[in-house]
Amino acid sequence: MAIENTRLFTPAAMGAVDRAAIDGSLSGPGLMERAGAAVAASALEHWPGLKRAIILCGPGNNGGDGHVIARHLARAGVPVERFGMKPREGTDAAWAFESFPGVIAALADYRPEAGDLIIDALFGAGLDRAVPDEIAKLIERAANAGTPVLAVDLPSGLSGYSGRPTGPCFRADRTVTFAALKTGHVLLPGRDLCGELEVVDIGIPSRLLANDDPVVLNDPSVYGTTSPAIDASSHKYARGHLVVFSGPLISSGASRMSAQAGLRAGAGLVTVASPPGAVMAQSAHLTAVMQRSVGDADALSDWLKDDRLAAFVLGPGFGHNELVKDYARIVLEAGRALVLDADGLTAFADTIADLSSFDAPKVLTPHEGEFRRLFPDLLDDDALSKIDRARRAASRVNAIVVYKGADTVIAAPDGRAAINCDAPSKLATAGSGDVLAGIVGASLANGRPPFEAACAAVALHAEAARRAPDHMTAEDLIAAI
Ligand SMILES: NC(=O)C1=CN([C@@H]2O[C@H](COP(=O)(O)OP(=O)(O)OC[C@H]3O[C@@H](n4cnc5c(N)ncnc54)[C@H](OP(=O)(O)O)[C@@H]3O)[C@@H](O)[C@H]2O)[C@H](O)CC1
Ligand SMILES: [K+]
Repeated sequence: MAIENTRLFTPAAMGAVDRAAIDGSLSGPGLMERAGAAVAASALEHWPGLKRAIILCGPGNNGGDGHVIARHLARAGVPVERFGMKPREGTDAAWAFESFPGVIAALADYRPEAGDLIIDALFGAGLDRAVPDEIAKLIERAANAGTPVLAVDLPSGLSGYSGRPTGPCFRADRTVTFAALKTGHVLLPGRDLCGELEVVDIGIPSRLLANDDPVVLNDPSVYGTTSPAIDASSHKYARGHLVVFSGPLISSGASRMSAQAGLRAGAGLVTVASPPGAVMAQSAHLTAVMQRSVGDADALSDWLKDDRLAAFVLGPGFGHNELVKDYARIVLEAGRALVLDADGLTAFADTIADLSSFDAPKVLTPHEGEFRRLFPDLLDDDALSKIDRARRAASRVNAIVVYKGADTVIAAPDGRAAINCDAPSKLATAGSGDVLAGIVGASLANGRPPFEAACAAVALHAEAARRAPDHMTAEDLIAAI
């Protein structure tokens, strides 16, 4: 997916852009004409052997695009049949239909045949509920027949806002959308339901393609580079000292993975802070990573007098330990950056908002289950997208929230959000989260601002996974950083 504009729009924000373009010099039919022509060109390019174009037309402007597509394909010599409904009078879609009048058959009459391509122009940005029964049945018939689907703007049935289906939904082979990506194209399962994504320029001036909602794809325009800046004058303390808290002997491996990942990701020094009972086990494993015995809150407070300790990772393998809350508070009171992950998050299940009073940089890295434990009300609110859930969580805790998954969302309390879309599925492996926590810690130790640090870390984690072998373990992932 090669996209120049990395800004993401909700369908409502895109509608406002369309209206601004139309209030300016562009006409609605003009936009629709370019949209339809682009989809027809995509159909011809990607399905050169198509025998029949089945154009499913809805009542609104998505259907209007469908009538333009029908005209272009018919002119190119492709047999075209339209199913669906006529547009409402006096709309741009009615103009599109008038420009190529003809028969529109009932949706129930469509029977898939070999060589068909379904062009789905039923609903796009205006979808606001489950599709009616006759469309659900058609979706099922097409899926059973294996008929390929080219979706106009969005597969019908998919919310362009949340990326979640409102009910039955087309699974498209390809989706052609206009001017910019919508959030529903990149959030799961939307990203899978769209198939290949194509964003086409329909002439909306780029100065209008701005909005007040700072949601973007996670790419270098957000974080610069994924590697720390190392020049001839940089020494290890300049790149920051990262500390990873170890749990008890039995679960000490997780902290080692965070620590080794942090060292590889560019922290100048990394120390594992171990409870006395785990020191021997850690010593047997650690080489470049250093170790210190830290058994209680007093020992930590004392160590923090060393102001070179820049960032701390608390949680991986830490266990259900009452020390979590004390350690988090002591680190934050000392003004040091803190990454809370795994058991570090679970310990705060009912009290996470208490952390909001600390100004020191904080990054929380919950996966779906941890997010549910911390923010059950946000997960239960079906009206919210994953982006808005992450943003509300970030503002509640006054922290950066890295809401993990194959569509990781990084959100800041000020409303900035980035979605990472290029993580390979092999990242779903044991220890992968510990590795990410360590990379975030390194990125903070380097002195980056916390939102940029988290975005860079998520990108580097995905980049390392792409380089790692197919059946990688977390150790392979660390080696690939
Ligand atoms: N720059 C651009 O992005 C352009 C986009 N274009 C295309 O326009 C559509 C959006 O068009 P719009 O008319 O706003 O919306 P839809 O066509 O998606 O939906 C139309 C109406 O359908 C009804 N509706 C919604 N959901 C359902 C449902 N589940 N079942 C039945 N009916 C439904 C609803 O009307 P109601 O009054 O019945 O509620 C919708 O309003 C965009 O996607 C692009 O394809 C333009 O071509 C130009 C530029
Ligand atoms: K559609």
